[in-house]
Amino acid sequence: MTNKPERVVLIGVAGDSGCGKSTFLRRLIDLFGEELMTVICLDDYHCLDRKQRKETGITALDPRANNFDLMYEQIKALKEGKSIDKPIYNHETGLLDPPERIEPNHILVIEGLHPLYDERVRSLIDFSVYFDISDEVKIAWKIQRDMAERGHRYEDVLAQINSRKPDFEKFIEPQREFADIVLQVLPTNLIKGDKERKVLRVRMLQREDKQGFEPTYLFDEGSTIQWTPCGRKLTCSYPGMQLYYGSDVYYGRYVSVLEVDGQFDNLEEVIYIETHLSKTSTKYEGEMTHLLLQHREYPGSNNGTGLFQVLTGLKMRAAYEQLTAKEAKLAAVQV
Ligand SMILES: Nc1ncnc2c1ncn2[C@@H]1O[C@H](COP(=O)(O)OP(=O)(O)OP(=O)(O)O)[C@@H](O)[C@H]1O
Ligand SMILES: O=C(CO)[C@H](O)[C@H](O)COP(=O)(O)O
Repeated sequence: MTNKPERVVLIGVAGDSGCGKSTFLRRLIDLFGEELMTVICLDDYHCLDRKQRKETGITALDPRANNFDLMYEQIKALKEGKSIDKPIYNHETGLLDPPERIEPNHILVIEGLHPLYDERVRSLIDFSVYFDISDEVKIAWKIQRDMAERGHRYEDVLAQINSRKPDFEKFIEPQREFADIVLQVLPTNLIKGDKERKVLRVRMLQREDKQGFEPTYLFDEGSTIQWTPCGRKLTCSYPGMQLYYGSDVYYGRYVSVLEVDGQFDNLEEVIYIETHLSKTSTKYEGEMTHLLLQHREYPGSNNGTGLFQVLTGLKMRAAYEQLTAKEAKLAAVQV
């Protein structure tokens, strides 16, 4: 850590395993830099180790396998600028390792299965995102990764996803209600009966009632817009690309919805989309495109997942700058 933060800004990144959280965190590091940001994986608060979970039949998704009292106390302490001794859950052994010292930092990110589950922890969070990946896409991503990189069999990956499903629906998915941004990843509407899951329909739901948060819009704020971009300005091979912008009600609250269905052939041309978006929280025209281009190798960079991850990162940067500026103003008044 560089210097002691006046105001620790707490970011929550929620979602199931294999939903793109690590990819998003890499994008956040691009924006904030490693020095200013500390990431805590909430798996470290598992209070039942792998053997105990197996014996009791309690999954890691179940709150009973996690120590929320300790999570709250430690996150609160970090937010107050105090250091903590955080437990470590070791994914290789399935056991808890000796704790490690964590110092407060300017930006603290808590990521994992339950950042928005416990009301006390939730109340500390300044900005949050939930990764809502539809079953069809989740299966395709997990099968691709676990078969290619981890040598698992198709049937085993499927069985693992299905065995987690009841607890996922009970304990993880309901957290969507509390997120400031929800990123939904769905099968495309552009190819009938698509089973490949390469072309995706991605929706970014942005809360309209959060103080200081200005949702990004397309063309005209408050309107409902279907946009098929010009094929000469944005090269998209079959099945093309469709954008949508509109308002919706989500868990009883108004949200602004942005949607991209399809994929980009040429990332440089994303600037064409960017110039039609407003309130992106960029610092210069083209910053979104630039950020995407910087890491075109990240999964999803050529579709709405990458685009909206970048946009979510920009919204988090704006929240950080707003909150720290407010703090600095308060400190100046008190002097
Ligand atoms: N936008 C995307 N497009 C295509 N595939 C993706 C995308 N995001 C993630 N994936 C696939 O899912 C895998 C998991 O992604 P990532 O490691 O970012 O998720 P995670 O939520 O951090 O997972 P875990 O908690 O298991 O580490 C990637 O290796 C990749 O195969
Ligand atoms: O959902 C998960 C979050 O990463 C893991 O399955 C959970 O943390 C348990 O880990 P492991 O399977 O390594 O014991």
